Amino acid sequence: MRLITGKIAIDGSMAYVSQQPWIFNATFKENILFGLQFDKQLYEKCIHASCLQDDVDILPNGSETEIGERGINLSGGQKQRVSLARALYAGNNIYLLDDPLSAVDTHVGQHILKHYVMDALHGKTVLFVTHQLQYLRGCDKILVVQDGRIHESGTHQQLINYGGHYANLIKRFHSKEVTELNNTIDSISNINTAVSVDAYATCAHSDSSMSLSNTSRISFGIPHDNKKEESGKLMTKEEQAEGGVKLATYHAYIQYGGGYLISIFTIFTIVIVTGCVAASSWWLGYWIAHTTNQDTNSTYTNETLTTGFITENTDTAYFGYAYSIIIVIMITFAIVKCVLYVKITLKAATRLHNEVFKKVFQSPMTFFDTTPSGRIINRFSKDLDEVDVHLPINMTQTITLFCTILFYFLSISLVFPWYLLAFILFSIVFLVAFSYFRHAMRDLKRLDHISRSLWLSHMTATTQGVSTVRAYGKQGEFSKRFADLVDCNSVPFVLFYLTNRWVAVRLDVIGMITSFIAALMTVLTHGHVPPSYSGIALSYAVRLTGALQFLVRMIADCEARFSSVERIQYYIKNLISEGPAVTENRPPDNWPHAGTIELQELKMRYRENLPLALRGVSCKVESMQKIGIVGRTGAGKSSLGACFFRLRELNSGAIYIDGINIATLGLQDLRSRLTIIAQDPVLFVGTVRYNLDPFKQYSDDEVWSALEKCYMKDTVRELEYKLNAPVVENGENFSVGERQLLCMARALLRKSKIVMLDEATASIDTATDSLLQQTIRDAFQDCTMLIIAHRLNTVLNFDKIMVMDKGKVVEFDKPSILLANTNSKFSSLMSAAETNGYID
Ligand SMILES: Nc1ncnc2c1ncn2[C@@H]1O[C@H](COP(=O)(O)OP(=O)(O)OP(=O)(O)O)[C@@H](O)[C@H]1O
Repeated sequence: MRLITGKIAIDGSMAYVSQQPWIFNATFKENILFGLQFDKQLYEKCIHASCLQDDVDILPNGSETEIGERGINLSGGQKQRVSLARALYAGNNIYLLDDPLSAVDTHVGQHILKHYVMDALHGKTVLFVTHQLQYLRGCDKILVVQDGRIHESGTHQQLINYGGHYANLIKRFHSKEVTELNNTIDSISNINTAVSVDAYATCAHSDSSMSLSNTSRISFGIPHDNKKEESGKLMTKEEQAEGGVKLATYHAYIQYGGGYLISIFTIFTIVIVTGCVAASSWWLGYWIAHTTNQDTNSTYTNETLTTGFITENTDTAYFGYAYSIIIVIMITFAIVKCVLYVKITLKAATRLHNEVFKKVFQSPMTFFDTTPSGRIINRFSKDLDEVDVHLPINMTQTITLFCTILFYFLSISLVFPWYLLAFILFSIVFLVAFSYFRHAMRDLKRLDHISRSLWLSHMTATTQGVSTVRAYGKQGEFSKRFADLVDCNSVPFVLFYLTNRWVAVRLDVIGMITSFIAALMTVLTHGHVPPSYSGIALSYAVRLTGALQFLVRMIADCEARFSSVERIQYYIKNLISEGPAVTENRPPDNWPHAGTIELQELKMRYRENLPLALRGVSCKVESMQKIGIVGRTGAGKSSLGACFFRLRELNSGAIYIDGINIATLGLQDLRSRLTIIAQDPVLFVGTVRYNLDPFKQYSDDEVWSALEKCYMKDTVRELEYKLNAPVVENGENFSVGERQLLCMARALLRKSKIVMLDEATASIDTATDSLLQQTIRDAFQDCTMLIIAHRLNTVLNFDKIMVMDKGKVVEFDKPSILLANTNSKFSSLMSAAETNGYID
């Protein structure tokens, strides 16, 4: 950011942990080293301080595991901690940590605070931005920022004594916590006498229907049942076809263009047009020859020939009409050709685009995990550009040139029949040359496509993480890598054109020989062939020189460009789609009417050979219950959400919603009836309104009301274009918290019976969060809600708490019952929160 006024003085090097962690496609270790030399001791220290050891242990290849773009195969908390470890490894003096603990549970938060902030960063300057007030007490100085200004500053105690905004926040926060906790504890004492019976009953129930181990016992064993993903590689190798472009590719292109009939007819029109051009020249020659005959009545010797005027010819009208007819036919067919040609090539390109677009959009998440974005962008940019723009031009030139050359040869052969012999001979030479270099052209084009994906991926990743790259001063390294990748891509590109020139020179020589032969024949047949015919043959022969070499290059070029069709076709044919959008088993219109959920032994792994992320999750949720899902980061909470929407298909088990197994439904039916707010708030390029109501189903009043309930009304009202205010890519013109609020408003508008919030308020300040909790209770009163949360205070007064650990539900009960059991995992999470000062 550029300062408008003022100055910032920095004495020391900076390390930056952004609010939304930036992870790039490299190994886990490389993401932490960020270009620095590996130092085992330091690396281990960083892993420990960032509480990553457990996570490294379960990665398929430990630290060498490949992490996908945007950290796709890491949980939200893991990504944040990798970002923290990277900052620590950099060993700088000033640390800017932007809300780094919003996605981690209290245990991990406590660990990071103690080992990372207090120990590892001891003696360094740390700017710690947070909404979590519990972390502030240990800070040397607290700055309260409001409306872009520092409103208050001082130590925790000074600010409390001052009694300003900070003191209010702390007071409100704590009194709320205490009330919530007291309510919960009250309810514990109320049921005190019944606890053992109730808890026992719940456990017994759990044993039979939820397969929970024991509500108070936690099994931390690392799963042994799975092989590790081979060598931790994630990204698949980009496919590269070998040999000539298959006939099936041409066949598919013709089919996409409308079929053989129309394609053949279009080629026929091209033949007619080129034929007419040749015929018009011939007719002119014939006309001249006829005029000359009339005038001279002699042989075709130069000595006796006197040139007559065409206009003086007695048959002018006859020649003129015939000539006009040829021209009219030519123009008519040229128009038909243009219309048909544009139509079929456009149709082919459009259909190829639509098909590949549909296929990519219907691909399961696994495809996006293992395919770099650059590869997909490449398909939709360069490959489609080839098919849209270059291929049609190239093909029409090739076909036209082919016909022209054929007519040239015919014309020359009619004048000099011996030329036919030369034609056969040259055809052989051209064919040999063609077959020799077309392989190179085609394969170079394929290499060009593949190497382009690399720099496209690099560029996409760098733009996403540009703030991190700049903060660490890595611009030079990233620019160099970009230049290397572009160089790598330029090699096949340059070679492609050099090959073209190479062949052009050789074919030019052959072409010149043919011109020479035609010239020789003109001289040898002197006096036997009308000079006009000789002239035409000679001029054709000269033009043939350039045309022939151009044709051969064009054919090879055309084939090379067809490799783009081949690549698009590969996606169309080989990408596996998710389940169908709609199946025969359609749910009733009002489904889910009650919102009951039953999970039966859910097991899910992200990919073959990876450990199970869910290892037998079972539970029952009644209608309109509010369930808080908590657990260590990486426990499988978001994975559970992904299964609800069938973003990941289950390996075994079933999810029933209002008695319907969701695996039997179409994805459209399923996803349109549920609502999720994902961990990373997603906004699309467009307007605020478009992001809230993309299908224009709600009135402005309804949209404003949703915004009001989410405390975004004032923010949007202050924007110049209000609801029509632009939203840029990723919603970057809104803060992360505002993005979360907008997503919440979107969820409110949808009025689904089942709503899932995945740490949907993690980046929102405590004051707004507590107001939002009220909104959640009021606005979603009739809904069944599953709320993943790390701030335990937000789930304390829910109907039930589900504690997850290592892909299992280890506890599932009322908060009061879980808290009553001092050995429960939830109690331990609560006491960690209390120790952090979370709950006084
Ligand atoms: N796309 C993926 N491919 C492979 N493994 C994945 C993928 N997404 C998540 N995982 C792994 O699955 C496990 C569970 O991840 P999940 O995102 O469900 O955790 P979580 O409980 O939501 O954590 P957090 O609180 O940090 O968001 C983690 O070990 C994570 O590394």
